Amino acid sequence: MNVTITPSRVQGLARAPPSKSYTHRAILVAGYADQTTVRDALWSADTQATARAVERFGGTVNRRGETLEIEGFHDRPGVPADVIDCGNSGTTMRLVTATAALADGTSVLTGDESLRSRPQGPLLEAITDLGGEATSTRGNGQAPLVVTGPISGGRVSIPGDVSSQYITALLLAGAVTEDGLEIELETELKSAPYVDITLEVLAAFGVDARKTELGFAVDGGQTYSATGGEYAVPGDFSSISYPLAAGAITSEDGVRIDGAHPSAQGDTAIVDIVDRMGAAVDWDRDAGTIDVTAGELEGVEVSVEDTPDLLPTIATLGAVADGETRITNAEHVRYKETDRVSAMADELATLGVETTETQDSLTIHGGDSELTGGTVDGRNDHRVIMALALAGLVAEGETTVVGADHVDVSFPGFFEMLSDLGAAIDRER
Ligand SMILES: O=C(O)C1=C[C@@H](OP(=O)(O)O)[C@@H](O)[C@H](O)C1
Ligand SMILES: C=C(OP(=O)(O)O)C(=O)O
Repeated sequence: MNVTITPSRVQGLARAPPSKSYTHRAILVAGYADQTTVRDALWSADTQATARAVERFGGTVNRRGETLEIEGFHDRPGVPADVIDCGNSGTTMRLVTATAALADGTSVLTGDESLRSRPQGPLLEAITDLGGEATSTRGNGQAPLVVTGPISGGRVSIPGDVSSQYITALLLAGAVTEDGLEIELETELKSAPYVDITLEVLAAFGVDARKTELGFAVDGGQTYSATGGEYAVPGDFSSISYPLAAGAITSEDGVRIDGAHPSAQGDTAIVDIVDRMGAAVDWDRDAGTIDVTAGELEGVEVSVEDTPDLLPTIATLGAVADGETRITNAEHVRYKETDRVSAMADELATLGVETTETQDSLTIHGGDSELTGGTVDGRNDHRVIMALALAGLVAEGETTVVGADHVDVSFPGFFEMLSDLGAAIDRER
């Protein structure tokens, strides 16, 4: 699907979709538990991949709207009868690799072309160090992966600057090993708030895990069980960044986003970023609403060390803002569905925006007078697609985003939401 956007002013109410990160974790740990009702779950391409994996290990996931009824595989996952297809989802592949290491047999994991190019090596090495067998079929640290368990826990060291998902994966699985896990970080941790999300979900399922001087630890032999057998997923601040940015760049009459309750998500930082750039923003944390109206945006400097998924949104905001927007500590943003630093630099260039790229930063030389419509490639990457669609709201003429279907990875209703807010969008199948 290609989507063509023409300059529009947005206004009205948008609802935050449920959090992808919380939903992945809730589905997988419900697999370790007996019976769980997960409310307000995100049902997107990525979270469905995690649900399929739970079923491959012997659990069942039944959906009624936004409610999932999950029957677990009872602590030990069974050996899958078929390959686990993780689709486009890095979270699924990392979290499920560690689950596979608990099974008494061999699991095979694969994914789409993008996922098969992302780094898995450090997690494979960690599982091997713990006594399992974990290999990449091509010997390049990338999927397809072959994982044989069971591991019983122990001590392991792992880099923290490639993906925090390795740590999350080990913590979730470590709780049901015999001996538990002590994880030592070899380098400083990037994307750290995602491990905080993990600790929050573990606690909600009655599992204790902790930060240590050297990294993280979780005791073995624990049982996952949500209070009252129920767990509710909060709204997704990475997804909220899009209606928030749309309001900040175009809305005279204001956009209200609801479902924006505080949680451990680092991406809540987007509220402050938009505020610092000069939009009028008001976040009522008790009500879970954010109100935003456009202002004269000015460039800012932002580190995305903790918040890699915000880079595409900030890049578009920077393209519209006057002056320079410098996005720093961004190297790990190159290991996502695509290299998002280069993708945003190249695609914004097509819209007439000048950028400067280094290995770990992206500087956008902005000003909305610079933005002219054109045909841009969404790179089969949901966040690049959504960020480029925002640029289309202000670029002169028409902006066509090629391959826009991939929004279904995290935000299946994205274009309906923009259109409901008044954006002029034409979808060609
Ligand atoms: O654990 C998670 O839910 C995620 C962690 C982050 O990845 P990295 O830890 O690989 O940076 C983030 O980019 C991804 O979208 C979701
Ligand atoms: C990088 C992302 O997800 P994942 O790592 O799960 O593919 C994302 O949602 O932006």
